[in-house]
Amino acid sequence: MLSAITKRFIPSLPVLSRSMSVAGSPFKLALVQLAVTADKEKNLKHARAKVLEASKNGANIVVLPECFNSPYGTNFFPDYAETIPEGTSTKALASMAKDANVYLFGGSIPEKEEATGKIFNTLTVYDPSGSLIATHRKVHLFDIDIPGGIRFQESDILSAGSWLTHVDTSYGKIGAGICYDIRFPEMAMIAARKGCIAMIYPGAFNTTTGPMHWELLQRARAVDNQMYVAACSPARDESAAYHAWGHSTIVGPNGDVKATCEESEAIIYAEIDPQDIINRRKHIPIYSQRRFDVYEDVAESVEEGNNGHVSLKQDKVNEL
Ligand SMILES: O=C(O)CCC(=O)C(=O)O
Repeated sequence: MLSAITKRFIPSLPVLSRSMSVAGSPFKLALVQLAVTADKEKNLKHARAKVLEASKNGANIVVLPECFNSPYGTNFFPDYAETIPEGTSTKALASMAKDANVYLFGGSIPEKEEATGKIFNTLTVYDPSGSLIATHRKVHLFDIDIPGGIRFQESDILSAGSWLTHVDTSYGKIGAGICYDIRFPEMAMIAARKGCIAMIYPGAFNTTTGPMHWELLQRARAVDNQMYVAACSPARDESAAYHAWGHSTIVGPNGDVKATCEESEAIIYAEIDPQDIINRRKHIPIYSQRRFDVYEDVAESVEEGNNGHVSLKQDKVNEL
């Protein structure tokens, strides 16, 4: 064992990074690329039918898209916003998970926080008994302006979340983000280094940034971290103001596309096997070749707390 001082004075010797634990068991993942309308009740009923269908086809974990209960657009969020867990969407999702006997990553909904009146873009996650086991509020708001392409300012209406989310399931730990969150590699890297086997992103890219980056970002997050990555979009509705890209996709730990689709409504499936992560990390051992004597381990700045929430350590908060 090298002492810290020895390591410091022999910089060419790599510092073996902290152990890589991958705990999990195989499962079938389903992404529901749902056709979303302006009718919330209809969306909830339709989501229920699709979640039950995925379960009938053997899925153990089912994912719904970003903003699955409302059209995507800042003008819609205040009208569709609900409190969690009292709102009708949360209740509907809990009973879907229970009746389908699956873990459900219930896409996202506009969430109204009672105490402040703030609105968030929020994912809720349920276990097969229908219990709410985690919530993730979109951390990075989608504010972009591409001349001739798309301008979108979520921050006009939404507030940003302030924690990362790692969900404990009986198949292993899974990190969660929402759409634009995928552009921030730290989230996936922290999840991988904290033992998550996959990142799941309900998302709704568009016809400008979708063809440029949707698959690329998923494959990048997967190959960087040698983990599974899945992104679940709504189906495209040409009559809506926002044209979702669709192309829900599941990527393996080698950056390989395991399942994908076009823009219409679909359910895609893939077998997730944590052993594949172990194999990739053994064959190309970047995971354990990190040089934490040259740069910092970003995962060391955060700690996992209750309800899947992951937050900056208190001493780091004090430094801000
Ligand atoms: O990052 C992008 O290009 C799209 C992001 C997005 O649509 C969203 O965050 O809802």
